[in-house]
Amino acid sequence: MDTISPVTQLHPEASAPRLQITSAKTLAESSNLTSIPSHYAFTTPTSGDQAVHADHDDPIPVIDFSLLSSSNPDQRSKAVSDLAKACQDWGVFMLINHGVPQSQMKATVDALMGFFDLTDQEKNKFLGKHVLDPIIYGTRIKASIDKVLLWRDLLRMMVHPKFHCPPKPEGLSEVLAEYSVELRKLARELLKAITESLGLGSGYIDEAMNMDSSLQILAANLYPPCPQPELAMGLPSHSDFGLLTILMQNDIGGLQVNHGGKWVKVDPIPNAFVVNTADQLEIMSNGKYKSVLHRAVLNNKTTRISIPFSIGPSLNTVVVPAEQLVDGKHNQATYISRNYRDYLKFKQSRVLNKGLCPNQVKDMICVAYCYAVLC
Ligand SMILES: O=C(O)CCC(=O)C(=O)O
Ligand SMILES: [Fe+2]
Repeated sequence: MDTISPVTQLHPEASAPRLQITSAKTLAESSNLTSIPSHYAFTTPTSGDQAVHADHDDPIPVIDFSLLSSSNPDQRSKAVSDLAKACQDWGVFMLINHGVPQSQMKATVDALMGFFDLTDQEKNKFLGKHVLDPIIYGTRIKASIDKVLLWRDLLRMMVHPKFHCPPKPEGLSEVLAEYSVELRKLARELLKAITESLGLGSGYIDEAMNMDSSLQILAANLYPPCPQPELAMGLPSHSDFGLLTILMQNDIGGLQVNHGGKWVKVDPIPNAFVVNTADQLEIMSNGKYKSVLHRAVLNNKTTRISIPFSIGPSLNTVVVPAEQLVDGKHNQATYISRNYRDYLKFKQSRVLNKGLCPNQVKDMICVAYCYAVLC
């Protein structure tokens, strides 16, 4: 059954029939919905690709942020080496004792929920198409290229170097501005520890990535209950484009990461962030820290919200492998450099499920990583 409503025109450039499609939230709230509209169905059901819980002897790493600034040198150096191991073995970790107040986390979730509660007409003022649009609302940025729609609503804002935010609902902008400042501090401290864990000086990242004007993106993914969660997708397998992503979520699971070729469930830990390594860190570390593949699956009972904060270099930065990690013998530079702006545009142009292109040099990580979401 196709649910058609006179709200949004998607697929404007594609040859597929033009559909007028409303938000996933409105769709989920429409009465008598027992199956998903056909254009939400993925050809490969996610059920064929079951995820597992992490093994007891190889759990998802937990990093205690407070230990990274410990005055005890042994404690600190152990925390940095745990961080190195987490980035190298998993590309994802849970971050606890991070110092962001619980009340601020809750206020941010509530304010963003408030945005999704606005009318479709109000939200559709921010329908965006281009990856560099400062505010984007929709199901995905590449809706005009991809034929399958995602069962999620997305709000994405550039919050640094310039802060952008929809004016409604009232209070949203203040809450998000404060949250962005707090997360910027946290992300920069983490990045310093990460560069140190690579054997680079803690100031390396600030200089090499021009972090004073770093591009920061704050997004919110709303995944309403889906009547056929095994057929639709929240967010398919992808890697993130920046250096690091720090994700907050409500207590509903759905995130999965690819580890050792398996999909592993990332069960939420109350008040913890999920941090994952992203493409620019893979390039900078010359492949030592891989940009982890991850995806978000759906459920048929409860709305899930996830709020990723992405920190990257400044748009004009040409990201290259750090010289110290390239020796010309065993560790040759395996990434071709491009500035971050061009990287983002290139990544946006990739089409869903294009698949691996083994003959291509690692020109851009996303060529190998089959599918780019750009949040
Ligand atoms: O919803 C999630 O847990 C994942 C979100 C995500 O990967 C993204 O927005 O890039
Ligand atoms: Fe992601």
